Amino acid sequence: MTQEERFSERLRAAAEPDWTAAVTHRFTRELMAGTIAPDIMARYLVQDHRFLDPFLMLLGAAMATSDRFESRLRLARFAGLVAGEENTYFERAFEALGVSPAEREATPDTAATSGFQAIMREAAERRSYAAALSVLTVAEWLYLDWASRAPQPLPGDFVHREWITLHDNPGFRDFVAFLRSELDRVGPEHHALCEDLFRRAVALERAFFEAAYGAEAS
Ligand SMILES: Cc1ncc(C[n+]2csc(CCO)c2C)c(N)n1
Repeated sequence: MTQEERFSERLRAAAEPDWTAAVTHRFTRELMAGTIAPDIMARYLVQDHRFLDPFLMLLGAAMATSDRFESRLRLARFAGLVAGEENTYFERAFEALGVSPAEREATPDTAATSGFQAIMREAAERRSYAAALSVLTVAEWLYLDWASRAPQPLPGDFVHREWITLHDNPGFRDFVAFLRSELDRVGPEHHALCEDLFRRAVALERAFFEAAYGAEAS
């Protein structure tokens, strides 16, 4: 099978033009250049922190519905990583950006955040490994795609640099390769379901970046 024939790649291609618009979005370009305005970065991270709880729910659903013990172990190890390392990044970044807990609480969800939470819940509630994988793969692979485009040297500010290296490191790369190979393996039998979830998740990723700049994409 060529790269182009892979099920995951066919889903990615079907999600254009949103995929390319997301991975080349102004947010990712300014982040990688280290020029992003602090209030934009803060707005993005306040919303993104709300991603974590439903994301763990979705990871748990994938763990529960996987047909293989080896896959379950791999998903479980990743869940441990997410619950640890990334959480301290958010705490340190909020502190550095001067975002108080009160300010975070007073900020409502954007439409993109609510949409993302809803699709993660939807995919989790289907009790289908293929469904859970479709949304998980978008959330991880799309982030690896933009982060792996970062030119060297990376920005000096840890708020920017660590948000890039969290999404482009050997462990994360391996995990994305694993998710894609799982989706290639179990997805084709549920093609329509996977394509629907995958495309909607990519559109939401694009809207999520837009929302950081105040434009609420529908
Ligand atoms: C809107 C949005 N989409 C995807 C990610 C990427 N992501 C979400 S949870 C997780 C696991 C640990 O990093 C990763 C990579 C994000 N942060 N925000």
